[in-house]
Amino acid sequence: MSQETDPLTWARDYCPILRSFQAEYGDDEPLAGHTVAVATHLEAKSGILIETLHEAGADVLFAPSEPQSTHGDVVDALDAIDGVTAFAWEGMSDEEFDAQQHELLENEPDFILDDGCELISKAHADHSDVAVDVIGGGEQTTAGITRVEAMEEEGVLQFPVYTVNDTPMKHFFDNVHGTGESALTNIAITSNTIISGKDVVVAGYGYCGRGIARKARGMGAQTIVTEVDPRKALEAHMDGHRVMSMTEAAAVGDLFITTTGNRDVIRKEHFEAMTNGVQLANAGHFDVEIDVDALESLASDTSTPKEGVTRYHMPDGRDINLLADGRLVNLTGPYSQGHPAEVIDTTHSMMFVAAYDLIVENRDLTPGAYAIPDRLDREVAERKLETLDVTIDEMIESQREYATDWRHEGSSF
Ligand SMILES: NC(=O)c1ccc[n+]([C@@H]2O[C@H](COP(=O)([O-])OP(=O)(O)OC[C@H]3O[C@@H](n4cnc5c(N)ncnc54)[C@H](O)[C@@H]3O)[C@@H](O)[C@H]2O)c1
Repeated sequence: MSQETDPLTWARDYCPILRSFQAEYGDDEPLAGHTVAVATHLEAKSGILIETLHEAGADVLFAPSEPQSTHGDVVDALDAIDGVTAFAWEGMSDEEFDAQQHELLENEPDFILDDGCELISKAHADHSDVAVDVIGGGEQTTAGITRVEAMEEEGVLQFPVYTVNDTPMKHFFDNVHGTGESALTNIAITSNTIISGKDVVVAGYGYCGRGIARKARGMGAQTIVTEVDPRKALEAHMDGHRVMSMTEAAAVGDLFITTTGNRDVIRKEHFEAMTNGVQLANAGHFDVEIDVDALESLASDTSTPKEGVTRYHMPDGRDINLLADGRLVNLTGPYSQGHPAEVIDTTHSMMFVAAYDLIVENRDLTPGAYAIPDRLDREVAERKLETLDVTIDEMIESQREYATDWRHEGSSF
């Protein structure tokens, strides 16, 4: 006889860092009396973060950060927990997504963990009475941090926000390895075609693009990188990728993957230059990196040759295939499950320590965007190594002295 399975079981097994926080804080409940809002992609791994905040004593209100990536069984399992409330369901429209984020904010959270800065910006723009009492926040994406910093620059940010994306423990693992592996895996599964041997064009050579390009090459692709930053372009060149403008790449690529955080990276003039049968996927920001409106206006017709693939038929006979409607291919495609659990365990642990630190340890921070303190980044790294049973060296006394003593032997001071 088979037991009924909790939809969080598998993810829980692969999130040992979060489980270590649950074990440590489950009895003392240091977040008791606080209401933490979480906006994120609502699938099983996010459930473990929500569960951990709740185990540590917080009431949790949660909403999606992307309307299309919600898993209904996970939402139902979390919503059934006393003290955890869902503002989400599977298959929400963009309008319902917006309305539910507003409804969540009307329930007056005093901490916000965000993914894309939607909730933090709505709190400021439309719920200033709530924002004024918020203790702090954490933001986990590159694009979201840009928005938080813009709010800080304009002098409107009402509370301190830890910029979780900018920690080594986030961008070296989540962006490079998590996005790298999950984007390619989901493209391969959605299209059921091979990556090896293809001309793969990666737009943007930041953390995500670097991971995708390196892993695509490891799978046997011929990689091409497009960039707007000359240093990143040079880095891609030195790493052995071909670097060219999108105008040139459009004519030679088989598979295009955008990871820039910017809009209209692949647009009308590029679609016009593409060869028959190309595939386009976005692993960067929302659904704006590929100009889908322009693609639609160029096409004489569309069809759906496979679930998750929209085929745009051009009047000149070429077909252009768009995966996952140009939304995040690793999170919103029909087969997508987001990042591997072990990688999200690290990212969500950084979100958890951001909340714990601002609520419990560091209440005097003034409004602003702050890097996560190095001590917290190290703590999560140490816990991760412990779960892997990996030991590392510690500096001995003479090394510590040597590293900090600027009057080295022979110095005349
Ligand atoms: N799919 C996911 O699961 C996932 C995970 C993490 C981050 N992201 C998103 O991916 C995007 C990139 O994140 P990152 O950490 O790599 O950021 P990053 O800032 O490190 O890299 C972005 C790169 O894109 C380049 N760029 C900007 N405009 C460009 C253009 N028009 N053409 C070519 N290159 C351009 C920038 O110069 C930069 O090097 C962000 O929107 C982030 O929110 C997605």
